[in-house]
Amino acid sequence: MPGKYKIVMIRHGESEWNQKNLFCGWYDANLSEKGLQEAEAAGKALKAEGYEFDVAHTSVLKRAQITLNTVLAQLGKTDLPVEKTWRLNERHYGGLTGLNKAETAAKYGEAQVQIWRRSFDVPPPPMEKDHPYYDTIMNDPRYAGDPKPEEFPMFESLKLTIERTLPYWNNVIVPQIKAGKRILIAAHGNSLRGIVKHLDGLSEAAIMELNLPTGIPFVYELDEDLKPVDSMVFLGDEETVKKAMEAVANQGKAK
Ligand SMILES: O=C(O)[C@@H](COP(=O)(O)O)OP(=O)(O)O
Repeated sequence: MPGKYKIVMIRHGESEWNQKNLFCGWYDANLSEKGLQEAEAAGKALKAEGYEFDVAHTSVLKRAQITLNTVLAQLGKTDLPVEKTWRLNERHYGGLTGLNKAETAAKYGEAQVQIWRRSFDVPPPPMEKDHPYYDTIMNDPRYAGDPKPEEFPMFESLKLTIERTLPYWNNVIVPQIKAGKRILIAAHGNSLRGIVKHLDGLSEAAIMELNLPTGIPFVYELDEDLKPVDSMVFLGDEETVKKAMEAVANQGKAK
């Protein structure tokens, strides 16, 4: 039975830091050439399936915004209202920001990196004041006043990420869904994993297994109580999606 509402989400296309296999978090990495192509392909796939949107939501990071703009260009909808919020940002990877994932696995063990990347509530180590990206992130004018100083993270587990993403989902996105708006969200691996966990009611163990691929849109159909009648239907062939998910999972393996 088709749901009453449909919502489309997409993790940004591959970033330059995904390509180099670096923990990125709140660092504002660019899309790679491949990431741009993924975003274009995503826009074409949405267009081919006849998707139309009334409003889009994205983070304040350019890898998500450029992905969104590229998708909207393919849809011929560059004038779509776009709402940007730090609450959809990637999780803050704390002291791991800028480290290579495979090298970190070689140094601390794959099991530790798996805990840092995928455990529900074990956060990465904090970003200290002498961290190479501390000033770049802390003094970025886009964060002036929002988040408030006491909300500004120095690290985030998935649990903490969900705690700042869900208020935006509940207070901004849900009322728009209920008002019949057709919504597209372009965000990040972990902010979207948080939304998926919430929508599907996944356990802490189940969400650990989910690795979202870059640049492939996925669709939820929701009933009138916003319970999924269809979950995470990717606009891409099954084998490609499976391989892309495995590739993300493998980023934490020591080489
Ligand atoms: O911050 C990062 O390194 C990645 C996710 O990393 P993992 O949790 O998959 O290691 O975020 P994104 O590319 O979606 O913005």
